[in-house]
Amino acid sequence: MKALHFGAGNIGRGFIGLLLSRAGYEVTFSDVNQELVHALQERGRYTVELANESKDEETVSGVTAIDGRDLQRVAEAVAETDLVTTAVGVGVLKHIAPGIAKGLEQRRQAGTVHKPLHIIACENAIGGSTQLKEHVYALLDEQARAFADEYVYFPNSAVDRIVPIQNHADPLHVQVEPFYEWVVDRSQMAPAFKPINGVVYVHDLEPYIERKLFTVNTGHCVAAYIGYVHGYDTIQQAIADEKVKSVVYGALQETGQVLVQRFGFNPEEHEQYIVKILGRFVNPYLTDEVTRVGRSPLRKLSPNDRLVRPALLAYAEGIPVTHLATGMAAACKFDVSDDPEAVELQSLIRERDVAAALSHYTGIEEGHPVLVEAVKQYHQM
Ligand SMILES: NC(=O)C1=CN([C@@H]2O[C@H](COP(=O)(O)OP(=O)(O)OC[C@H]3O[C@@H](n4cnc5c(N)ncnc54)[C@H](O)[C@@H]3O)[C@@H](O)[C@H]2O)C=CC1
Ligand SMILES: O=P(O)(O)OC[C@H]1O[C@](O)(CO)[C@@H](O)[C@@H]1O
Repeated sequence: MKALHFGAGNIGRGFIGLLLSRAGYEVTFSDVNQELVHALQERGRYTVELANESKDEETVSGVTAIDGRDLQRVAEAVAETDLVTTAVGVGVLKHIAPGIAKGLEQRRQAGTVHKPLHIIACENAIGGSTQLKEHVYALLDEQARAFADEYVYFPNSAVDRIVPIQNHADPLHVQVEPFYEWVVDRSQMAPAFKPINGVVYVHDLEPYIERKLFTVNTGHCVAAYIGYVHGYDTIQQAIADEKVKSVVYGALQETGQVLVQRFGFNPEEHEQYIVKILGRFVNPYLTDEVTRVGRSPLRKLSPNDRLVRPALLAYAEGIPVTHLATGMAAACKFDVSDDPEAVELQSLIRERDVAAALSHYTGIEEGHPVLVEAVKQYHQM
């Protein structure tokens, strides 16, 4: 069985590639980073280290890579593979769509390879695979769409593993937290699909993706933004400060009430889930920079993402949103010059003002109480 994975970065090597290889797939990575591509081609293997006391290490072998800029080569790989996965960033999905679309057309023309193909986006987003499907379908003609409707599946998934920026002499070596969770929507897959070991299959992904995104990712980004405001470099340092921790915990109480109401989770079990997540954030064997965890603030402030969606859901239910609003306010203080989204945000705040900028990116009207609270918090920071 062959798997083509887009994105040989931290999650690609440290999580998805590792699990697919363990499950017996021959993994080919597609990436635009030539250093990674050449190293994978030359060595065909890399090491994954767990962030625990014994630094357990596992070698992933039998892997290779292709140049993601080479459209023809990418299309051939799509035509030949049994499974496609991605971990490139949700904003990059549109850039990998042309190679996938061309590969699907080759599969159609080959006529014989009418076996189902699953394409799973492993990104931090609601409906990541559906978003990729839309980008791909926009490039297909009617015949190719009919073919894809019959033979190609885009199940959505939720992925959870903290993999920080890597600083090793070996560009392929990757250090990861021990915990991982990969949940895939079984109802969007071919009935005959052979399960991948280590993947959890569910028939309704919504509670899983929302619980993950609105707990792990909400908590993490609030820690990053508040930590940044307080001048901390890492998440570990930030959460050691009770002032930061209490905002993070408060935000997770707000999202927790939403999640318990929406999905009927047991409140005590959800509280345990929150405590477990907070424990993962402060793993002493990891160094996770606030600039990584807060990266791409415009994506994180977008209407369907980890701050705005739970805040609006909470507000609609009469649940207080002070801490989530504080997180949004702190996101507006995230002034990181090598993060293009932070640069854009700061420039709009300067050009107009924080209320106008927040309203623009969150989609919340300026007079809305959630936005008013966020602006108030911003001015108090
Ligand atoms: N790092 C983490 O802890 C987690 C990340 N995620 C999600 O996983 C995704 C990837 O994140 P990371 O691995 O941290 O980022 P990363 O930056 O380490 O990896 C992304 C890789 O995609 C490659 N790439 C960019 N454009 C490409 C293209 N057109 N074709 C092929 N490859 C391309 C980059 O060169 C890079 O190697 C994101 O959606 C992120 O939200 C999800 C859970 C945890
Ligand atoms: O910031 P992004 O790209 O959404 O992804 C990183 C996030 O995902 C996580 O790995 C959680 O699974 C956190 O480390 C971090 O908050």
